[in-house]
Amino acid sequence: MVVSTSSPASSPPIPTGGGGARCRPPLTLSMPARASRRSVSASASGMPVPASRDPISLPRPLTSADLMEPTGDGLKVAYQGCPGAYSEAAAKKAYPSCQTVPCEYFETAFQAVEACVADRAVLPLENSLGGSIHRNYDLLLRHRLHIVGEVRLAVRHCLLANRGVKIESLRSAMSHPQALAQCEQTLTKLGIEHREAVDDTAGAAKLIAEQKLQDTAAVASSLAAELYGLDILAENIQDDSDNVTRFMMLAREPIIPRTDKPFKTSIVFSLEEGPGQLFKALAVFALRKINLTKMESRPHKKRPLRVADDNCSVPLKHFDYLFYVDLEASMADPNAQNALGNLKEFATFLRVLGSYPTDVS
Ligand SMILES: O=C(O)C(=O)C[C@]1(C(=O)O)C=C[C@@H](O)C=C1
Repeated sequence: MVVSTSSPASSPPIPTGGGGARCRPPLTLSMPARASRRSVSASASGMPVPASRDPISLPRPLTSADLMEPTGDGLKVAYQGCPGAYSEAAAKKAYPSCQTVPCEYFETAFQAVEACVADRAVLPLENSLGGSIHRNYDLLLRHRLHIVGEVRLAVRHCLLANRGVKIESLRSAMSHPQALAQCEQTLTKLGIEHREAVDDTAGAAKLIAEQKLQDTAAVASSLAAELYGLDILAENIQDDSDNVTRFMMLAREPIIPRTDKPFKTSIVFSLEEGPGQLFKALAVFALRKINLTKMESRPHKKRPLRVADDNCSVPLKHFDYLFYVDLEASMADPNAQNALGNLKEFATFLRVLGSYPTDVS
């Protein structure tokens, strides 16, 4: 179901990312469970023909529970990494009874949802120590999925090595760059000098086990140690005990925003060059008492640079930036809609990436 997150009738709806990446529903002759109360028969064309529509067989009206983000029964959820990655743990926290789908790269997870190979993707956006995962901000714009939820995961890194390896014999630590950054001080204190960045933490554990490395340890989860048969030489090695990564849950269609629980709305916009433009943009929220919880600026890949000529007859050389902002507001709130309608009047580009429940856990 596509929901317009349009501002008041006075202006056209604000694009929500191209209406979502639709996919041809998989061909099937078995009707969805809810419709199975109607006995159907296949017509000559093979398409199901509804039986007589007696009251019992009519589909029951949708309830708000039907429109809630599902808990995950039978849901396929794509994540980047190998089994045992923190992204997998985040997917399980978001959709407890889902089937996780490991993907080689972040972009593969986006493509899996767009191609209907998976129903959702769960990808890291930022970490409390390492900051934003810029790759995923850029991918949000390049793809047309919608943020339908967020999940915050406490990340507890362990130092993993092959059976019998001692910390003293370690020369190198291998993991995802974010994980290495989160444990930099501890690794240095342990005398581990070298760092080897790989695509994910569990992938590092898997590689060390397969190659039976004796001088390299993985920074990964305790589950990865169990999955790949490694010893845990140290636990909670992150430099700050309060190490949280925020993941986003992505879907082909947006959810229906509500106001009966805390919601966030994530947007991305760009502005004309000039003094006060960003101040004006932030003012549309400040004047309506809408709190911003995050702001990230990224180079506008399509217009990365405007170059001035020697006599400076045009604006000086500078980069065009995209601004990603998280609002503490639901798109069901007219106040938030008015703010975005106001921003749309002078932003050169504006897209709502999603309006979704805040993870208050
Ligand atoms: O490599 C993993 O296990 C991941 O889930 C990736 C990732 C990340 O990209 O930040 C996720 C959580 C942690 O911050 C460390 C790594």
